[in-house]
Amino acid sequence: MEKQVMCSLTRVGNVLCGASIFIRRCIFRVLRVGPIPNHIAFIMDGNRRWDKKQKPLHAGTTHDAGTTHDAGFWALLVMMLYCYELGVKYVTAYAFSIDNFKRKPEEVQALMDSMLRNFDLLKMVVELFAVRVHFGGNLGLLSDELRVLAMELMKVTAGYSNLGLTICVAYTSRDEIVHAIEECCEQKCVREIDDNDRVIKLIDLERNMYMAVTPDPEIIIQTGGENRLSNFLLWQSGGSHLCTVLALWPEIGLWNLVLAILNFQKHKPYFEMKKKEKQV
Ligand SMILES: CC(C)=CCC/C(C)=C/CC/C(C)=C/COP(=O)(O)OP(=O)(O)O
Repeated sequence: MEKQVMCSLTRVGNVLCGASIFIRRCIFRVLRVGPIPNHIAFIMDGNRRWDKKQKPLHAGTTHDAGTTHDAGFWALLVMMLYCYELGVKYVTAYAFSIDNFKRKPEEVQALMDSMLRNFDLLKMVVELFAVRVHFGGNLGLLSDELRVLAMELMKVTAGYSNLGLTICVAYTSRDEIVHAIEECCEQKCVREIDDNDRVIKLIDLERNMYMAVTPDPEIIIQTGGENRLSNFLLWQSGGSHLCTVLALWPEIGLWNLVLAILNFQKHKPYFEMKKKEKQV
């Protein structure tokens, strides 16, 4: 009897799962009638608030505070796969700001541990979907272990072209700009070039940004109800559509993405006009 109930439940589960995939594909097909953004960036705010919200649910159990960011990591994988399915070519996620190093040491450690713990899963998923991974930021600030893993993953996935995933770690925009200027100065001064070439041009700076591997994002989605760029992609976001989502990052779902894209599609003609004005 128990076996029969289990079998029926599994069948119902499979049907529901199949139905949700079908519905998602239909929604994406409708969305594709309009322009699909080439690059979506996420500011993943609200992980700690989400964890606090879970605490009463876990009262009396052995809920591990070190796992705060695991749910956030899984939400990132789900968003990346939705974007992949939709045909978005680049996804960027703000995983760790240089300012976050000022948090309590145990908090910083918990976040780093979460990244290390989830690295194998990340590697498996990006290899399965042929996703090229780039870590953008001052990687010298990371632990040796995390830096080596990050470099290896970039090397292993360098040839993939289905989607470009940039994970910003030890990143702030100001640091990125300073880094680009320093690199330009070094390249211009060290090399023996004639005086005309010594001038730093826009293209030189952009070539030396951590984000040089991606085009500028068309949409920046920030969760947790925040309305600030948090020192993220300040150079690249001049023409981006900003979208604030009330959901905390681990709660972000399909509808948040769909609404952000619909909003982008509604405003796209205005952005296009502004872009053309700049080019003239
Ligand atoms: C392997 C890999 C790429 C993992 C990524 C893990 C992940 C989701 C990192 C986000 C970290 C972070 C500082 C989020 C901001 O929320 P917050 O902590 O500031 O929370 P709050 O807004 O509630 O204060």
